[in-house]
Amino acid sequence: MEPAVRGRRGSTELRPLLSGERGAQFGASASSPSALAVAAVLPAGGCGERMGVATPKQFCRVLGRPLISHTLQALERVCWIKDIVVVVTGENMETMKSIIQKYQHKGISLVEAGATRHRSIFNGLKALAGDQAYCRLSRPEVVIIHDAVRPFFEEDDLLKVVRAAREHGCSGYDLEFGTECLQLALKYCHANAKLVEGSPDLWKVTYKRDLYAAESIIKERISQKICIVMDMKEEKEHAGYLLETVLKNELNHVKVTSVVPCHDGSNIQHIILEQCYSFVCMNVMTTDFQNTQKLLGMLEESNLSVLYPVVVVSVHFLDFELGPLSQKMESLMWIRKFAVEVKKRNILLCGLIINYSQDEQKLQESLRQGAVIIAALIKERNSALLGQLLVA
Ligand SMILES: Nc1ccn([C@@H]2O[C@H](COP(=O)(O)OP(=O)(O)OP(=O)(O)O)[C@@H](O)[C@H]2O)c(=O)n1
Ligand SMILES: O=P(O)(O)OC[C@@H](O)[C@@H](O)[C@@H](O)CO
Repeated sequence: MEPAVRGRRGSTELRPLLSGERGAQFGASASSPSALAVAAVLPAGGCGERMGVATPKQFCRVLGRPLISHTLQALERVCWIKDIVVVVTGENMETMKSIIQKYQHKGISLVEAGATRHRSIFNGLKALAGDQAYCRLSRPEVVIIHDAVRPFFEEDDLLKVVRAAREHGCSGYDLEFGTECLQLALKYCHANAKLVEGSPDLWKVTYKRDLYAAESIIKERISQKICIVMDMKEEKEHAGYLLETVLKNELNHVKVTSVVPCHDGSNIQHIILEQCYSFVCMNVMTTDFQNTQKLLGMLEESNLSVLYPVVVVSVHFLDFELGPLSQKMESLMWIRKFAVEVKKRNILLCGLIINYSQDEQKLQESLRQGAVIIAALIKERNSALLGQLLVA
């Protein structure tokens, strides 16, 4: 086993393996396994033969980010896991270090993989055994082994496993339906075991189709909230509120909220902190991007788009009967330039023109079309559409 690398909690700095600081205090949250020292080992040293692509599946991109980073993100939410050991091949050690740095994962130790999954896990366990001269990870009481290619799980799944590890003995049923991992532990570790029913979300990425499924699940999860940033010049009952109503009808399972930015933008920052990844920016009877640019500035300052692409739709309400649209296109085309700039920060900017007609029927139809377009842009997060001006 190679000397591992560990990132301190609260810093992205990588340094030789040193003592753990992740989730230092147990028993702090009501749901934590009280007073138990828990660590996790993530085997990530496979080559993903069944996936049939050159990149090992744990490094394949899901919504622009390596799969293993999604798994780490899910694991990091569990504050009572003290140490996380990721097991990777020597060849992929640098790739893994750069993933940790880029996506700001904290408290991760890296250990070199073995030729089989079991050997990789064994290497991870040795790093946690507390008897290696160079290793100062403290010895945990319970170790969770979690495949790096299972990005979907809840804290509750892990809690059940940890509690079972502490409380239960072994049964015939467990042996019958256990995995080979379990059998190995029983054979060599003189430990008792319990099979815990997992949720269907615990599936493993094995084939290429699983990557598409994982991406769809994540897209759906991050599209559950939409924030409409109102045009401050706008009066009540105007376009923004009409669009909000239509969007709510169109996306009845999605939480649509609207906000008029306050002078210091703190209310928008609050929404950003709540991890809303979809914004609709209102611009009534104007082709300038002042409001949209303010929002983009705030998004760029935040770290929101590090983990997921953020969609911003700049909506321009224009009365098509007040002069031809072609005259307004020149200033609207600036969206292309802005979109290219913010793409570097993983923000997908698109434009949408809605016919702000005096004719109630035409207006309603345009609003409905607009809502359908917004819903599709948010759901798909397709970077091919960035900088496009769509007309409802
Ligand atoms: N020598 C190995 C082999 C596998 N694994 C890890 O064990 C997990 C589950 O194994 P599996 O799905 O079989 O992964 P691969 O071995 O990569 O896939 P394949 O069998 O298709 O080659 C994966 O996170 C994989 O990276 C590991 O750490 N070390
Ligand atoms: O090779 P398969 O894809 O069937 O299974 C891999 C499993 O060994 C692995 O995922 C463990 O979680 C099971 O204990």
